[in-house]
Amino acid sequence: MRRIHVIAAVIRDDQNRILIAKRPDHAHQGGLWEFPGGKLEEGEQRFDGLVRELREELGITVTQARPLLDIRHDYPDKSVRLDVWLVTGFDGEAHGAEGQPVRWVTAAGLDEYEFPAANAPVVRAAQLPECYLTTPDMNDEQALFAGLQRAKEAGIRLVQLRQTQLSGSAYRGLVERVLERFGADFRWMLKGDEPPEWPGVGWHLTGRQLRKIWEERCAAEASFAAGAPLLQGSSPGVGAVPPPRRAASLFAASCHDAEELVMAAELGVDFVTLSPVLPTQSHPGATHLGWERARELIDSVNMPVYLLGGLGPQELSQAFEAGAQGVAGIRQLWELAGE
Ligand SMILES: Nc1nc2c([nH]c(=O)n2[C@H]2C[C@H](O)[C@@H](COP(=O)(O)OP(=O)(O)OP(=O)(O)O)O2)c(=O)[nH]1
Ligand SMILES: [Mg+2]
Repeated sequence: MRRIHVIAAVIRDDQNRILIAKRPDHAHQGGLWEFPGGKLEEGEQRFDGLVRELREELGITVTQARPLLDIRHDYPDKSVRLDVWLVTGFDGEAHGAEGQPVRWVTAAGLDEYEFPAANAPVVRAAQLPECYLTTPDMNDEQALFAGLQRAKEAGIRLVQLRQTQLSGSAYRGLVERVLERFGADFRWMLKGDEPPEWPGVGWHLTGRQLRKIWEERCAAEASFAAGAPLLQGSSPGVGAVPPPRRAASLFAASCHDAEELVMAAELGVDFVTLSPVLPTQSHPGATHLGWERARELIDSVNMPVYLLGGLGPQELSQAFEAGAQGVAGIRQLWELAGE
């Protein structure tokens, strides 16, 4: 089946609301909500297609946009490439120029609407920020709190609480105190062998955990196929994957190669980090992916990818060009918040 190249737009206004439109009942995936856009024409440049579609469908003129997510999806009757752009500047008043209902909704509000199946990662990408901070190990809790306060003021919105020097119970105690103070300021991602029990708090797997859970799941499926009774929760592997999904809690994994990206995608993560893109201070001699390989790997998956390893906010536009959601980091993002 020939793949249809579709340009779609996550359009954000100055109140951070996102525009969605309802597809006509008779259309492919009709009656569902969508991000406005349509088919790229023969020989047309991607940006030109974006401008044309939004003029036709919404009566607006795009003035500022960048690629957000590029994915491939096969419906039973149609294969599409959804080439999604983030539009942050436009002239005119957006309206349903083809008679379609349109609505401005908050990023979290997108969860309340029904989209075509291909859109799940697009909704995630629309909800996730450009930068993903991982906390550096810090023995001084007051300094950690002061750093988080600065990160908040610097506009960081997604944070992984990582403190490798702490034991399980000390880490849990810290989580309680951090959530009490900063629970509403960031979307939190936690480490651990189990999904976090705090509502709305996400789970970030290490590459090693990802492989282990993956292997357990394959083993469980193999014994199921061989006719072994599979009671729910009877296998630790099955019990651990996937985590009970609350609408607001994210599931993510650290990936380092094509194999781990496939595992993460199959386990249904919301996003991944991919590393190391560049040599890092902590592992200066280690092999790194480089920009070209990072771009190839991002292109091979249908989910938001944060690039990690020697990167900071100054590499954001390069990361977007490579197709990434943005950059993840410890040092560069923590230092962005100032010491
Ligand atoms: N615009 C858009 N299309 C989507 C989304 N999700 C998704 O699966 N699609 C699919 C549905 C369609 O098969 C295809 C988009 O085609 P379209 O019907 O919008 O194309 P178009 O605007 O050029 O319309 P037309 O001239 O063919 O009527 O992509 C989405 O969020 N936005
Ligand atoms: Mg359309």
